[in-house]
Amino acid sequence: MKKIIWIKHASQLATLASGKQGPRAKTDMSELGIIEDGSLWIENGYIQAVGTTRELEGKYGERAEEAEIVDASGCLVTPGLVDPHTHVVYGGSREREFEMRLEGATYMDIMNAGGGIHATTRMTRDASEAELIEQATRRLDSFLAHGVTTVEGKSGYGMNLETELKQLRVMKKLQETHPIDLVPTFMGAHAVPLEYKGREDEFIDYLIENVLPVVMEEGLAVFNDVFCEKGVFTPEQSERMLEAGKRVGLIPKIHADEIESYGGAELAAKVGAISAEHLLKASEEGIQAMAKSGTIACLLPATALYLREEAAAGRRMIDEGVPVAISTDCNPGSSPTTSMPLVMNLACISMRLTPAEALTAATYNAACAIKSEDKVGSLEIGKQGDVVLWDVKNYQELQYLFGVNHVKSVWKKGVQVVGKTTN
Ligand SMILES: N=CN[C@@H](CCC(=O)O)C(=O)O
Ligand SMILES: [Zn+2]
Repeated sequence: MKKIIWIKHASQLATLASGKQGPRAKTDMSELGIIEDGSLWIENGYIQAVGTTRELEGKYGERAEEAEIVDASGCLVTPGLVDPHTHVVYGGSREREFEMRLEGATYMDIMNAGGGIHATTRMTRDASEAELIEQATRRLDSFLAHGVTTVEGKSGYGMNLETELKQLRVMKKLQETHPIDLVPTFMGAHAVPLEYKGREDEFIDYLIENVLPVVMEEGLAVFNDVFCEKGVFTPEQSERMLEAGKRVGLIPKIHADEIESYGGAELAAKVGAISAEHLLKASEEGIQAMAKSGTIACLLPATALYLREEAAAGRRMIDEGVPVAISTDCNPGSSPTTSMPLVMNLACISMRLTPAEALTAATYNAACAIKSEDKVGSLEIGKQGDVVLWDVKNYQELQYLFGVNHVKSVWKKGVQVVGKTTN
C-alpha cells in the first residue's frame, strides 16, 4: 500500500484553517478556509501540502507515481469530524426506558427510581472488559463510518474504583486496537450511586481520596467531568470535585444546566472549565460568564431532541461570543446515536447555526474542546491526515440533505478506513 495519498480536484476543500489559534466564536466560526478545486498531499500519516490542484501539481507532479491518487471531483473534502463528548464505553442498553419516556415518564423520574444512569451502571459493573471492548468497538466503527476520526469518551458508569478503572482501561486498550483517537475523561461524579444515596459529600470524598489517585497513577484520563444538576451534584460539590481534579492535573468539564438552570454555566467559567456541556437551561448570566472566560459551549442537539426538550440557545451563544462545539453525547439513555452528520443537521435546524458554523463546531472547535487542535480539526500542514470525502458538492449541501450519511471515504492518519477511492 502506498504511503502517500494525493487528493485532487475536490469541488470544495474545507480546510477550516483561519490563521487564528484557539476556539472560534462570532463571525470566526464562519471561516471555513475553502479551496475550490482543492488538493491535499498526505505523506506518512501527516498533511504535507494543501492548496489548489494546480498548485500541488506544480509541487508534486514529478512524484505522482509514488502516490495513491484520489479523484475528488464533485465532492466536498473536510477534516475528520471530532466528537468531543461521548459515553461510548458502557454495558447493555435501555430501549424500555425510551418507551417509558414516550408513555410519560421523565428522564429524572426514571433515574430516581433506580433506572437511567443507575441501570447502565449495573450493566457496566456486570460486563467483562472483553464485552465492553466488543460493544464499544462496534460503536467506534459506526462513528468512523459517519466521518468521525477523534472521539472523547467518559467513564461514569462504574462510580466505584473497580468499574471506573475498568471503563478507563477499556478506553486505553481501544486506543491500541481501533483507528479512532479516543481521548479519556474521568467522570466518577456522573450520578450519586444508590449505595451513597443521601451521602453525596461522602461520595465526592471517596472519589477524591480513593479513585482519583489511581486514575492518575495509571495515566488514564485527561479531563474530569461532573453532572452538576438539581438532584445530582450541587455547584458546591461539583466545584470541590473539579478543583481536586485540577490539583492533580485534570482539565475540568461540566455537564451543566441540562434539566434545570442551576448555575452550571457560571461554575464552568469560575473553575476555568475548558467546556460546559448541554446548557439547555443556561442562564443569561451564565452565558455572559462563559463568553468572558472563553469556555466552549459543547452543545448536544440530538440529546435535546431525544428528550423532546427545546435545544440550547446555540445561535445566541455564538452571537454573544461563546465558542460553540457540537457532539453526539453518544450514550444509552439520552442520545443513543453515533451520527455526527445528523448532529450537524440538528445544530442548524434546532439551534439556528449556519451550515458553516455547524461544520466549525464539529471540527475545529470540537478539537479545541478536547485540547487536540494541534493535531486534528483542520487540514493544515503538520496535522494528522484525518480526512473525509463526502458525496456532496459543497458544505451547504452537507447540512441541507439531512438525516443521510454522505460519507464516501475516510482516512485516519493517511490510511483509508472507510469506503472506496474514486479512481
Ligand atoms: N446527563 C448526564 N449524562 C448523560 C446521560 C447518561 C445516561 O442517561 O446514561 C448525558 O450527558 O446526557
Ligand atoms: Zn454526557
